[in-house]
Amino acid sequence: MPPILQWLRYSWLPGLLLVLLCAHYLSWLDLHALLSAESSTGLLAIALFLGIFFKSSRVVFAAALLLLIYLGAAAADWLHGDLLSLCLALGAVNMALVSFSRDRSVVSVFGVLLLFVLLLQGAGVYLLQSCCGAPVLGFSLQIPLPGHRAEVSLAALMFGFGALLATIKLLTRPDFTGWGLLLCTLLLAAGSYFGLRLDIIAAAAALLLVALVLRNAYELAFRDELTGIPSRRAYSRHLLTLGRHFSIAVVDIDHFKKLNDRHGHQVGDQALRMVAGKIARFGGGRAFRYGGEEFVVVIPGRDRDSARNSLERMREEISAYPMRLRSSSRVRGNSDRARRRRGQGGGKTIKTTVSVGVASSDSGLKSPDEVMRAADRALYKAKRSGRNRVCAHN
Ligand SMILES: Nc1nc2c(ncn2[C@@H]2O[C@H](COP(=O)(O)OP(=O)(O)OP(=O)(O)O)[C@@H](O)[C@H]2O)c(=O)[nH]1
Repeated sequence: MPPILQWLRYSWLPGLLLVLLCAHYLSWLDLHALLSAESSTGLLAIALFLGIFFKSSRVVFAAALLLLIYLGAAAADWLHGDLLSLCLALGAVNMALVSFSRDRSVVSVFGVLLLFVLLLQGAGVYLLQSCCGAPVLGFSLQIPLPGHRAEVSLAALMFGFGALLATIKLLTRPDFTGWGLLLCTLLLAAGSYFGLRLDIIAAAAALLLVALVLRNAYELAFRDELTGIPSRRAYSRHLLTLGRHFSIAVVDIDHFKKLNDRHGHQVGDQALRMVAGKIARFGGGRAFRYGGEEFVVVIPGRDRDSARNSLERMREEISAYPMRLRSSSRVRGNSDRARRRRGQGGGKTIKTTVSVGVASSDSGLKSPDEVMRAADRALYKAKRSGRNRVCAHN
């Protein structure tokens, strides 16, 4: 997928929220009228529940953090002014820090630890407010700049730190939840500096968190974990969207069992990822992992011969690609089995080939199932005739 589309895939939801907030700021839309305190709390509670249900410790942490700030401000009315700014800034730093962690169940030592750290900070802020009050909250640094000295408050410093952390996270290991947490960080900053009402920040962040969980659940259901391309379930769904003219190709790695036996399962997995990557980049078609070492490509609106020519180029590209073996140090031991599992690595390269069977709806076949069965028969023809070739159903 081209980088710009990849970027859009990750950023449409944060973008939509940003547009809503801008529309509110320019008075084209009144978010205050749409939201009540109950709806913000309810949305945060839903995000929290979904996070627990789908085992996303990051979402649970973010929702619990916002609930703590929001309930603190709404119920007791003790969070306001400098203290509210500080809490929002602390929230932004926490949000950015937690985006570095992996998603785990909250019903685990890690999850309990996260929630404990959160409560500890809540208690810390409460104690700070009770015993030190304004001097600490109003703390600011004088930063010498050319020609003048700038005064930077504690909250601004923390926001800067949070934004820096979140940016590092996105540049080094970008992921969808990371994007969401970065936007939550920005929301907290916008809330603090532009004086947005807390229920708007809370509702927008909660909607974002709910969308993150649903999006992750969608990925779990429809994306193959090993190769990262859509799974067989996504293929069944995709068939429902097909028009009258389409081709289906079945792609199978040759002698995959031998490759596994000779180089180990990790190298087998590496080959699966390489082939999936090449097939996914195949122009004009959509690739799915059908199961094991078998992939399906659905090519809409193309006749059999044109599909076959493109598949031929894809097959050539795969067979010419030198795959560099990676050795894994995770599997220890010197037994034959350990060596096989570890893979032989060490900079060695191997090549692998695929056989392809393709059939098209033009050749009197109507349903996708019929076309798929014909493509499967063509694949067996390709295997019987010596592999590393594309055969079409007549
Ligand atoms: N590494 C790895 N191996 C897998 C995976 N899924 C299936 N396999 C292996 O794929 C192999 C498929 O072997 P076969 O169906 O005999 O096919 P083949 O060896 O490719 O032979 P031909 O298709 O006739 O060329 C089996 O050994 C499975 O264990 C996977 O996710 N990772």
